[in-house]
Amino acid sequence: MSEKHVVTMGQQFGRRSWAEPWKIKMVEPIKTMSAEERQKAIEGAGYNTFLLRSEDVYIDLLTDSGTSAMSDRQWAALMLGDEAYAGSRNFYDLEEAIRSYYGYKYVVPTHQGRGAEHLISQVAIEPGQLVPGNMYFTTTKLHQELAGGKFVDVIIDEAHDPASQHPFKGNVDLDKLEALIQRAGPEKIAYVSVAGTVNMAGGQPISMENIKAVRALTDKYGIRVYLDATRMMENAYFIQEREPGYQDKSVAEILKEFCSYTDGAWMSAKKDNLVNIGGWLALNHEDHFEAARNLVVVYEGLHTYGGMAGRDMAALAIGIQEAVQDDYVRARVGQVRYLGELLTDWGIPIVQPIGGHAIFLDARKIYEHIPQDQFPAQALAAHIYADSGVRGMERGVVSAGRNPETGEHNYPKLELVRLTIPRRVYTQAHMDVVAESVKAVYDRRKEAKGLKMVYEPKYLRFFQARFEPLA
Ligand SMILES: Cc1ncc(COP(=O)(O)O)c(C=O)c1O
Ligand SMILES: N[C@@H](Cc1ccc(O)cc1)C(=O)O
Repeated sequence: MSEKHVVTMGQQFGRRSWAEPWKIKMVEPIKTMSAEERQKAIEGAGYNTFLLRSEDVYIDLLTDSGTSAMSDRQWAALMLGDEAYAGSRNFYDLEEAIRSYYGYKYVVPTHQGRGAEHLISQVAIEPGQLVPGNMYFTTTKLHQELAGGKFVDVIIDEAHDPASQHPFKGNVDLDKLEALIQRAGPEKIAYVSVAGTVNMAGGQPISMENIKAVRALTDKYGIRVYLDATRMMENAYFIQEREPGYQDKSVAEILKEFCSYTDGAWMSAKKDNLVNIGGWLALNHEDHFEAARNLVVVYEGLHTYGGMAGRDMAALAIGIQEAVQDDYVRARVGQVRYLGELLTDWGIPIVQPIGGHAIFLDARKIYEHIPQDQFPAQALAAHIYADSGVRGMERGVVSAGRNPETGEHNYPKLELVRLTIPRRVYTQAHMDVVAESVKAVYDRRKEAKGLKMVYEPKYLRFFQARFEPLA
């Protein structure tokens, strides 16, 4: 195994482990609660982990979004915020960091990823157009729909199969994409929406070969490709690890090459860029840039802050540089893999291969006796919280929402619970505690019951829906 590869638990002899390339300078105490207190808390939250108070959570694996630990350099940079309304120095540093690491020409700052999704959808989608993509993401798809577009899934079939070991389950199926372009006509396609890694598929990467082919195909029809770069550094690490020809390239080189095959990107900087808040849109074409730079002043703030304070942009510019370091990404993906390998060794079904930001428990398999309209993943997330105070999130039928035309639930093939690892926050011992709790719940799986939904909001229902246990 090359040095670049993560050394796994299995190698007992002559093993050379990696460790996190940082040490801990400040800590935040967390508390444990009794089983009765946890049961009360999850009932009070309507069996929805989004509705728990964070002080009632022991190990918080709800999301890797905005939950990273910043470095001492980032904290120091907060003191150097230039809080000018217009032309903040920190914006120009941020613009420079995005240009040099991602390679795009123009930058529009936003308060977080959704702000950027809103702008790109409004400027690049005409009502009635289609937006093909490698699996939906909740907020991305909603913004595409609110702009009058229709998302069409063109990811490879393997992505919908939790057991498939395909190394690049985020790949676009080129046949599906070309058939759609020919059926609808190129002018009906707003752009191709590509995400690296693919969150809803389990944090699965897309290969360099695939993005090159997407570029070649879309060039043939004059269609643009926009990237959801939220976890693109983790995607670059998987390319380095798995794709022939990239073993000796740095994550930074791979990131830049990948982005060069796209026309622009939107970013939730709260993930890969190691900050607690922030986002951006970066574009290569002047027409969409000008339109987005104009729209940002309506929804986010002036085009040199877009909803972020100067200090936020300062921390973000440094986060970009820190997150693209090979040893950082290896430790990040390695910690996720450590947890996933423990669960796999214990026979617990999870999405394979283990992705970049999270472990996805296969609730459909674990609770095979609970039908999908009784929300098995929602129930599993609640049961894990009740067992140990570990908070994960449903990624199944509740997240998939309803079909806007028929009003029926969308029934996704993947019915999952996501245990998402915040960056630079938890230790290996925390991962052991998580794995043991999942195992305890798994061992009691046959007794588990489903849920019924008793409150359902209109948009992104998974955030606020409430449930009650079925008798
Ligand atoms: C893949 C992906 N894209 C976009 C977003 C939207 O970003 P934000 O939460 O910063 O609005 C998220 C998270 O919400 C995400 O995981
Ligand atoms: N993007 C964040 C926050 C979020 C969670 C779920 C969503 O469906 C939307 C946003 C995440 O993946 O954790």
